[in-house]
Amino acid sequence: MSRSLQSVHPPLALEARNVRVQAGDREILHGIDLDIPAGRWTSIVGPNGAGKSTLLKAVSGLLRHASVDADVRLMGRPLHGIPARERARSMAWLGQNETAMEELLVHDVVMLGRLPHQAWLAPAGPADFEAVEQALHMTHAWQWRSRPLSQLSGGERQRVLLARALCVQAQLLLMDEPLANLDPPHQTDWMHIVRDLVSAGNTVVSVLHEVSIALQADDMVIMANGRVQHHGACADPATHAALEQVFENRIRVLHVDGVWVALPHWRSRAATT
Ligand SMILES: Nc1ncnc2c1ncn2[C@@H]1O[C@H](COP(=O)(O)OP(=O)(O)OP(=O)(O)O)[C@@H](O)[C@H]1O
Repeated sequence: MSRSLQSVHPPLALEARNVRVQAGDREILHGIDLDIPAGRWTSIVGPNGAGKSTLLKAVSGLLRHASVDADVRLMGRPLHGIPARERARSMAWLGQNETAMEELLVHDVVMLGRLPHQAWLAPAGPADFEAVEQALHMTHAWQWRSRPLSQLSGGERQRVLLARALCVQAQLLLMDEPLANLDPPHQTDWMHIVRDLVSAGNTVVSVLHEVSIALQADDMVIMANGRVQHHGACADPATHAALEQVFENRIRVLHVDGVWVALPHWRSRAATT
């Protein structure tokens, strides 16, 4: 492919065609096409129940308890043809409400992110310990390394799970509500981490409820009712219009202090009552 064509069509980290998800007799996703460009941060937003988490799980092959019909390619290769360990090294996942690791120590939880790098039953090596330490420092969680996960607060725990995803050192990171329970300084830290990852050539996809933070991404996917309503650059006025519309004009996208933010549009209702 020529250089000019490559710049028009950047390589895709993830391509999904006709993603349909059915749970019982209900179709949750109605044939979604999604192209995620490599080396960029894409945020996925939309109202509760729009299908954001389902889409992220469906394209990563992690969806259980539902039937998935999708043609997904990871870095140009059919997802189902990639061996499980290689897939786990290429694609890191940070999900919601993981409860299976409560009694593990923080260091051991983060070390789980290194499993795809280790030979079967082989002990962790120096590179694994180094990756764990680096990830725990990046999320400011190193001081809890000897505590069980169950003893941490919601935000502390989230930073440990982020460290686990980071220490996979995958090209593609998929994160479902990564800011859950994080206070504003650690939300900012998370954005810095994402920007550093993207600058290093990685791809980040994050489902976010914090619309102002989602607007700091490169691209935004806006979902409603099991469909993608809009996919565009975060700085594009068409994206802002679609965002306001999907949230029933109850938010306004404004340019404040050099960045785009979304604020609740509550005065209009107060004015009519
Ligand atoms: N296993 C399931 N069985 C039946 N319905 C399901 C199942 N999983 C999800 N749903 C439904 O599918 C819809 C999409 O759910 P999903 O969790 O993907 O939404 P979301 O956009 O991530 O929502 P939120 O913003 O509230 O986290 C919801 O209406 C949900 O109730």
